[in-house]
Amino acid sequence: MAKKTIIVSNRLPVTVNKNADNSLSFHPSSGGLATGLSTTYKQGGNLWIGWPGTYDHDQKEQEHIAKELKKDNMAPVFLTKNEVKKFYEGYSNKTLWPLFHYFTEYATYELDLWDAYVHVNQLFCNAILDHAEPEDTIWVHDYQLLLLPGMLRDALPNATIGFFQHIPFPSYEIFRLLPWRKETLDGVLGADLIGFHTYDDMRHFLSSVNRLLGYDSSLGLVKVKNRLVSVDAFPMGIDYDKFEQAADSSKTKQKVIAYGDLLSKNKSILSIDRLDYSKGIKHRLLGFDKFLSRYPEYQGVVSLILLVVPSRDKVDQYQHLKEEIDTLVGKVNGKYSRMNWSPIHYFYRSFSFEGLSALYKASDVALVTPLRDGMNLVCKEYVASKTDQQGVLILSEMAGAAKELSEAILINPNDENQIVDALYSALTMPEEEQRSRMKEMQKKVRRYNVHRWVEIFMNQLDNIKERQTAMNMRLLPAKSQKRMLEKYTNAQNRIIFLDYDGTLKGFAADPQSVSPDQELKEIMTNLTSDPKNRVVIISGRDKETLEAWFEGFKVDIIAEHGIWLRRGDADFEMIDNLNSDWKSKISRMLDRYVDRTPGSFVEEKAFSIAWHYRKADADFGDLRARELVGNLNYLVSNMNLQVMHGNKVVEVKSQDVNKGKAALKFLSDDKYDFVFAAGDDVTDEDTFLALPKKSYTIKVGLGASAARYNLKTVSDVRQLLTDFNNTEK
Ligand SMILES: O=P(O)(O)OC[C@H]1O[C@H](O[C@H]2O[C@H](CO)[C@@H](O)[C@H](O)[C@H]2O)[C@H](O)[C@@H](O)[C@@H]1O
Ligand SMILES: O=c1ccn([C@@H]2O[C@H](COP(=O)(O)OP(=O)(O)O)[C@@H](O)[C@H]2O)c(=O)[nH]1
Ligand SMILES: [Mg+2]
Repeated sequence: MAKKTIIVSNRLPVTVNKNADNSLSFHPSSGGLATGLSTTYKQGGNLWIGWPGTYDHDQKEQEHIAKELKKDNMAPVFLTKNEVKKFYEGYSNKTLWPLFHYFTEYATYELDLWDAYVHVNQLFCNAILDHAEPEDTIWVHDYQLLLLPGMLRDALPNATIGFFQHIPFPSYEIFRLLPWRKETLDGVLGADLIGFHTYDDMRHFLSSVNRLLGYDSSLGLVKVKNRLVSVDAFPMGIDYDKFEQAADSSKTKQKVIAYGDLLSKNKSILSIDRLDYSKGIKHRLLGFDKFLSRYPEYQGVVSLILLVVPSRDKVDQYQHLKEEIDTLVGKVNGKYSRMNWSPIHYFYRSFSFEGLSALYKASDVALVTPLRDGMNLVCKEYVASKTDQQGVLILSEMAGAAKELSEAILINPNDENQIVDALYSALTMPEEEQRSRMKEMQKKVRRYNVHRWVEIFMNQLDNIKERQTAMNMRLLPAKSQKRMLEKYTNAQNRIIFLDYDGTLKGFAADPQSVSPDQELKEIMTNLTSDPKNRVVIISGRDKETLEAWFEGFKVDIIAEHGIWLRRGDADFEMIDNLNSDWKSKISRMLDRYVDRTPGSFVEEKAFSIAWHYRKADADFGDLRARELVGNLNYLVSNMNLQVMHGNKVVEVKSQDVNKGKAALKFLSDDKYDFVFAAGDDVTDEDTFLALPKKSYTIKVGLGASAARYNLKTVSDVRQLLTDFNNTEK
């Protein structure tokens, strides 16, 4: 079967309606996601999986709906009334929607809503598994399905999964309020590529990932349990040609004529949104009220066409908002109406496509004032419909679209005076200026249309898959491992260098808490009891800790990144004559950073000194570490010292010492026919580089290295050492 793309979103682009006589009818859905993607998905046998917008259908109805949808390459996920209540109205729209739009006071946190959310995400997962082939691409959309990528990853570990969030991703300070914040991030990170509308959403997401899960990122790439995940911004576009062509079509012209006086006699200001508190509809009405009172000459001349599309009307806040808007419209109309003129023409319903096109085409100003909006497609549709380039867009800075449409009159919707001033500027703007602004905006909206958006997202998804493959190619292949084990078996005199933290043992917040566990002790006992093995622990830790932890084991030790060497039971000796006079100067600077960075601490060793920040706030720690490295490099410039920035640690030590030099000392003690080294950090690269080419060197974790092979995790290393131990003696 050919490779297909499966689009998954909560709402299908078609909504089913159960009529009074129990018959079923099918209508296009409203909302940016459905309208934006509906024209592109049909190409090439793709499939769209989602909820058809109703509930509690019997078997016969379900079959009928599924059959009808199939004709248009869609497949339904059916929900019960209770699931719709708890998953859709509940967790999606009473918890996530308000929280992600910064309406924290509206957000509720209820365990049974969360449970329903997990359950319905699983229903979506099951539905996808019924349709997906291994080579398919699965593209999951939006906040209703944040857990789905993770569930899919568990079921299909090698699948190609994209995720796009259409609403804002809030700053960490807001996101951390969510009781299920970690599970949520883990869910999203199941995807290979994670897209947002804007750079701000992207950086907020990465910051939460770093602070809550401890994964760093570089250039939008995050290593999640050694799988590379890409996070990027993709501002969504519209089907430009569709709106442009419709604007000059005869159907639209007929509509304009049908709307008659509404559009032709007066100046008109257009307002279109779903009923939603995030859209700033109240602010808009108050602003318009003030405008009419400050500029009375516009009374009788300009009207606001207020189109509010019903949405989520079972959710309390939406019901209240509807009442508030009704009241406000009544107030303004009551205050200013004349026998032959109304200030506001209010429609609470959805319009046909031609109806919308006529409103876009014929209105003089579009007033788009969301308090928060992921993107806002209405403003782009307005721009595309202005084929005569006459018309002015007033746009809130809080809409994702404001990042692209800088030629609009940009306003802060919380500033009523700005709305008033913007309306006045728009209504008095010279035609030439209208044209030049509109032209610039059209250029952008035409170019970054929805097709281009899909194309760029899909290219980036291919891209990250290729990078993952390239990274995985560095992993020790089964064939090479087999050969290594044969070499091991046949060897008579082996030397095995093992780094400790990140290689034999995982990281923990308290570095002193990670002494060898039972499994590691057994591995070490077996490894060291083979008389053909010389096992060397080669670590940055101080010699006292290593000595205590490996007491009773027949191991050699290289401590403090190569300063101290211990052969068997002998005492530690220093690799060269080193001095430590420099330490007090460095230590003063590190102490200052401890004071300025809560959670960080200094570890002082005999000939090196380290500043650790694994317990500090992750972002802040990184920031301070970069600053510290800069200052230290300046300080040590003529001191024969080196500054190393490792994993959550900045360390200063003598330039003459490194793990590689120390390893070579041990290597020259004897003739070895099997040389092995494993390590995870920058300091282990010195070992890999120093050892002879034929050695088996292993970097733990993915990423570039001088080592011959990579292994993904500490447990992979332990498995390999166990395999060594299990070879025939
Ligand atoms: O499905 P509903 O609950 O009826 O809501 C309709 C859709 O609203 C949201 O749209 C968003 O997506 C737009 C396109 O990316 C964007 O311009 C806008 O800012 C967003 O609010 C929601 O994200 C969809 O999931 C809903 O289906
Ligand atoms: O009667 C209407 C009014 C609007 N829309 C469409 O609803 C979408 C609204 O998307 P937007 O991104 O502006 O906001 P959202 O509702 O997705 O938050 C736009 O494509 C409009 O064309 C619609 O289908 N019917
Ligand atoms: Mg290490």
